[in-house]
Amino acid sequence: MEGRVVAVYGRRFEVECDDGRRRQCVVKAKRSGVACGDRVRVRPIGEREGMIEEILPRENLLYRSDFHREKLIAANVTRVLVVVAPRPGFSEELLNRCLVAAQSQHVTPVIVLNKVDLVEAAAQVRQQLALYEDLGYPVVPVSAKQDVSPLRPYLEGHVAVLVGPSGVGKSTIVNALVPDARAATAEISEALDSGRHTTTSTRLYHLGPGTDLIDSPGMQAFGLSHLELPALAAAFPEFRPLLSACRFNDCRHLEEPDCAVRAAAEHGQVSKRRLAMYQALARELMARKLYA
Ligand SMILES: Nc1nc2c(ncn2[C@@H]2O[C@H](COP(=O)(O)OP(=O)(O)OP(=O)(O)O)[C@@H](O)[C@H]2O)c(=O)[nH]1
Ligand SMILES: [Zn+2]
Repeated sequence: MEGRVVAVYGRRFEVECDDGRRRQCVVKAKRSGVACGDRVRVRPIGEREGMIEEILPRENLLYRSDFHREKLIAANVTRVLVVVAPRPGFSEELLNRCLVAAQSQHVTPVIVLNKVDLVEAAAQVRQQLALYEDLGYPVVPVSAKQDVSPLRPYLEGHVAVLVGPSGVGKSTIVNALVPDARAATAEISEALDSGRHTTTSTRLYHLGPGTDLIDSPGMQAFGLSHLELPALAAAFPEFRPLLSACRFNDCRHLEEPDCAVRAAAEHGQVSKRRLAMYQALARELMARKLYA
């Protein structure tokens, strides 16, 4: 029997089977590699349980790699909602890492600016996001506490996954969109400006026919060491038309002479901030490969 993984908690999986039943499943292998959103083949054990025997081919797999461990976020998604907020503090670096992860899996990212009810702080973040709007990333301002309806057009017909640091309001967004989700929303101390890890499982919710939303645990880091340098550069869409113009076709866009990407940054066609983000990530990947 086949089915779709709709929840992952630790080493247990909830599978929505094609016979209409939800079964609690396990996988034999310790490192199973099963992600929320995966299509799987299941051997049913009665009506409520089962054993996952095989992961069916994926459209994509969103994951991060921290400290040499891969953390699967979700599979077979068509949209990544990168949630940012003025509290806990906005991290442009984490935003870029999320955008790169989505682009490297060929999924369109949308930036959700939550907590716009914190008017002044949100306006400051909005200014920092102008660069990303210019690059073509939609920026959707919402207040999950007041009204999430601006998000709906971006969800319709998609399998979307919410990613972002702890405390930006992912669970609150889910609760507003899915009346019976009861996802745990933690009252973090916003004054402390630090998110607390509250969501420990990944879960897929049906919002309507062909429209699903996946909530993933918040992250403090977003390791990308699984990427190769060319894939990293290609995940910066504004670099793409320039990549064939560098003198060396294996240019890393670091110190190489006649680098078209660096030249474009000098002339203001590419943002110096984005080039710096790319170069920091590139150096990190190179260092990891050296010590791996
Ligand atoms: N002011 C304001 N606070 C919000 C808004 N949305 C969420 N919060 C608050 O932000 C805190 C964190 O919200 P969560 O929904 O738990 O955040 P999360 O991103 O799911 O966090 P993790 O589960 O740790 O990943 C809670 O105290 C929420 O009440 C909003 O629109 N405005
Ligand atoms: Zn170059």
